[in-house]
Amino acid sequence: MAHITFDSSKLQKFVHDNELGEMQAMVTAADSELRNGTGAGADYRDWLNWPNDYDKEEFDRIKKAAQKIQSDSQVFVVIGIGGSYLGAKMAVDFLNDTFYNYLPDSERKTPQVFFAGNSLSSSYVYDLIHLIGDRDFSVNIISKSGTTTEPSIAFRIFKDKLVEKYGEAEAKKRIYATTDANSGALHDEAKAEGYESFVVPDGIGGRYSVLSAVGLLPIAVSGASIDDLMQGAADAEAEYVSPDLTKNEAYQYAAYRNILYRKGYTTELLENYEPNMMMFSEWWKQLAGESEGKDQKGIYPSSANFTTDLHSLGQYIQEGLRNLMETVVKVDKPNHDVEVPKEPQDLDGLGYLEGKTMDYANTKAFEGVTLAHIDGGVPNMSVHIPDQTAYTLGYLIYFFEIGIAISGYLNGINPFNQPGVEAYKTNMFALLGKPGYEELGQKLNDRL
Ligand SMILES: O=P(O)(O)OC[C@H]1O[C@H](O)[C@H](O)[C@@H](O)[C@@H]1O
Repeated sequence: MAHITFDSSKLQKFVHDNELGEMQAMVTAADSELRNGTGAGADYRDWLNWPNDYDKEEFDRIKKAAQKIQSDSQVFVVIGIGGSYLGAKMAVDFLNDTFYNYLPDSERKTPQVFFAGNSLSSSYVYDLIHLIGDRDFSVNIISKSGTTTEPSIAFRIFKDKLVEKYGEAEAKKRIYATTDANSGALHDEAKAEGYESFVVPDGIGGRYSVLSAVGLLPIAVSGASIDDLMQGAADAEAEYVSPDLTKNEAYQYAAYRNILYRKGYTTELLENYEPNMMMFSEWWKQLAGESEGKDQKGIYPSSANFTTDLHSLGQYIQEGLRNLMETVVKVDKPNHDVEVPKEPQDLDGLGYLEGKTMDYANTKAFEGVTLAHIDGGVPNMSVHIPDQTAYTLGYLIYFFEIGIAISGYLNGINPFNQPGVEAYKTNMFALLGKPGYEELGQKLNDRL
């Protein structure tokens, strides 16, 4: 039995009983494209067997590097963007104390983990440098291409700070580079400077890379178990192996969201009821958005954080344009539960909840919201996860990775490229005056 469960039972109003079965032939074809490499983007499928086939020697090196960083750094700065940021950030948030970075060092015992290079905000970088102050820190620069502008700029700045604080030689020992095994500016620099390096595997695109060194080093530095994470993913790999829709819940998810998409439900909201899962949705948004949004089609991936957003987006979800579907990732047992205390007088009218727990209220909110949204015309699916352990996260990551890949093939696109991302980059290079872009720069400046 699967460790996590996909619940489609609330879709009856929106999907007829026959429809899932009628998707089987297409799902079987999509499964074959994915597993036999006959589909578009076949060079980027190494994540499929990665939970078993990963580089064990590198895995041990990641653990050792994490131990060194834990022993010599109070702050760990992780520099990257997109797939070189979101997976690590969502996992560090998901697996640790909600206020991990705010805990006193004596209690946390592992370095604070901050992320940079995920925007071009100068204030953000300035404030982070200010926050680090004169404390010991190390840097993990992550970039598969090794040439992405945002992390490249941030890396220069933090490298400069390391050299200023520690001198050239020691600075090099505090830089960890995660990049392509053979090429790219970062690869070349890491080799020339002797940084300890880890690999973003060739056959794994950025948004599928969280279980490689990209995610593993920051996660290990935070003290979470990367062994459990990989084990969860490996068990999910075994679980979601059948093309048979009655047996494979990740494929059911892919099929249902495509059935709904074709009925006009063109936006999917990924929802949670735990604030430390907000970044999980951001990770999923890149996974789904870059994989599926192309050729002028694709489900638009959005998200909402409940119950918080019920008090802002809730009105729209209930009664706005009816193009929304929702997938809730619900934690069945929170890390900690808290009881509603008793009061001698019931001035706030909460007496009926005395002795009940907050998670009881959270779960009733989830149930009530689900039914209200269905009544309002929003198809609702949910993925129940038993807890927020590393094992469960590994499992969940694999569920969505394979679900989205199959979903992309069902929609007739290449789920593993992202050609559209280049358009803004080209314009930005031209406007910044990067050599080779002079002519375009002139044309764009005329338009501004
Ligand atoms: O890891 P990098 O090469 O720096 O790429 C970081 C990100 O860059 C672009 O935005 C791509 O579209 C993303 O898929 C990628 O994750």
